[in-house]
Amino acid sequence: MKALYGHSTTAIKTKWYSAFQSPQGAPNILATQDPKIHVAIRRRFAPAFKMTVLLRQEDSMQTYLDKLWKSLEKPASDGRIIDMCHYTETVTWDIIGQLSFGEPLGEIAGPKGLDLVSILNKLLVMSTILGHVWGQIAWVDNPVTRFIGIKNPLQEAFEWASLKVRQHEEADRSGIESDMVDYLLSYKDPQGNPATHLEVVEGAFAVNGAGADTVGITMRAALYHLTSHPKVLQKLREEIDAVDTAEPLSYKQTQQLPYLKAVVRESLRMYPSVPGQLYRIVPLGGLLINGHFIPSGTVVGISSLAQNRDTAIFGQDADIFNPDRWIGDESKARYLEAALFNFGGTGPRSCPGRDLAMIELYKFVAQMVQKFDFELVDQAHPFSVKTYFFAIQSDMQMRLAHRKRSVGTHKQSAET
Ligand code: HEM
Repeated sequence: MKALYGHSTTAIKTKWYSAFQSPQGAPNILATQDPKIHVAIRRRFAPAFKMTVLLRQEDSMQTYLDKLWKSLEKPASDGRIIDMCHYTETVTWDIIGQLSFGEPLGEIAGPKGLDLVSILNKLLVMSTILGHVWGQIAWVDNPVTRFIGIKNPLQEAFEWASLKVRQHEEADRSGIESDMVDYLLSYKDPQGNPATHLEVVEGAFAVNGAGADTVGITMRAALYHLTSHPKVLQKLREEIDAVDTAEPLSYKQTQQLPYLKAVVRESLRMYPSVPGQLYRIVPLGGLLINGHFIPSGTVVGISSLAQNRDTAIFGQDADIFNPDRWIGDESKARYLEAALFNFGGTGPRSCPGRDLAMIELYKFVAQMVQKFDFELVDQAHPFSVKTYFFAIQSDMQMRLAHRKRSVGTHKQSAET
């Protein structure tokens, strides 16, 4: 992991990733191979991903979580079976839309009839497959396809994103909480040059592609593991109920709850959103890994599905959901955390959205447990999964009920 995905790695991505590059755009953060171009893009992103900036957006995040809880109230009252995929998708797209473009994107039909979510899902399928094919996106987006009217599914979404950036450029945004487009627009490189329009569009767009489904997948993974481990769910409820508040738990409050943190980490470990190998090219001089020499130029990669279940790291019970492995020994927990591969390591190409994802995940799991009892309709078939870069679940049938002991009554009942 350190050699390929650590701080000082010189291993670059393979051309497979170029399939994620939109033909009409500026270099894309996920796709670009060139380390110099990539460093410049990451610098542009950095201000928007600072923890202090993300925490300023917590209220906005909470607005969409509240909207989610509200929409779950009726199904929880009448016991109707619901598809949790729909609800978790909606909230994560709302949050990322708000944080990036300043408007929620969760209402699946998307902004003004543009079905951004399904466009991005199409892109994911297309790019994952075309990544392996010579010529890649050129097969579906070239002068001939354009002449006969076949549109690259990305184009429509790209035009929408461009319009949104234009609106930001032209509007008086004083007094409005900055979103990622604002941060990207106000950035100046070390020579004092601002980003171009296309660079801002590509940046805000990439964040949407990478920052919604990945989080939703982990939310569903946590719900699945909690429903299949009633003792874990009970222990988590007790920890959460002991916080004396009627309000939805804040991020700060969740950080005082070791068992919640263990449940979220263990859910990530068991069900990585990006389970495939992250392809890299072995740099000049080759690599000596565990006594094996790998020549320069070889394409290699680690899969988080394999790494996160390595018994040499996580122990003989690595295939089992066991949050207790994270509890009691801080140095062991730190070691395990450093070995988790969900976010692509710690190096230059690791996930810049990790902190944002963790804020969303801690708040979602804590508040869901605060508010509802929940069960899967069929524990043996929790959902279907299709993996195209992301392992996206569908059809997660669940039944909810309002918690009998409502939040904040803990202290009251003790006093009475
Ligand atoms: C549980 C949630 C998430 C997981 C598991 C995850 C996972 C990953 C992984 C594995 C990579 C490396 C991909 C590769 O090397 O092929 C990555 C990169 C990236 N992620 Fe995330 N991610 C998550 C959430 C987010 C969020 C919330 C955002 C944005 C708000 C985001 C933005 C990005 C971007 C822009 C990259 C490309 C980084 C680069 O190449 O420099 N991710 N993510």
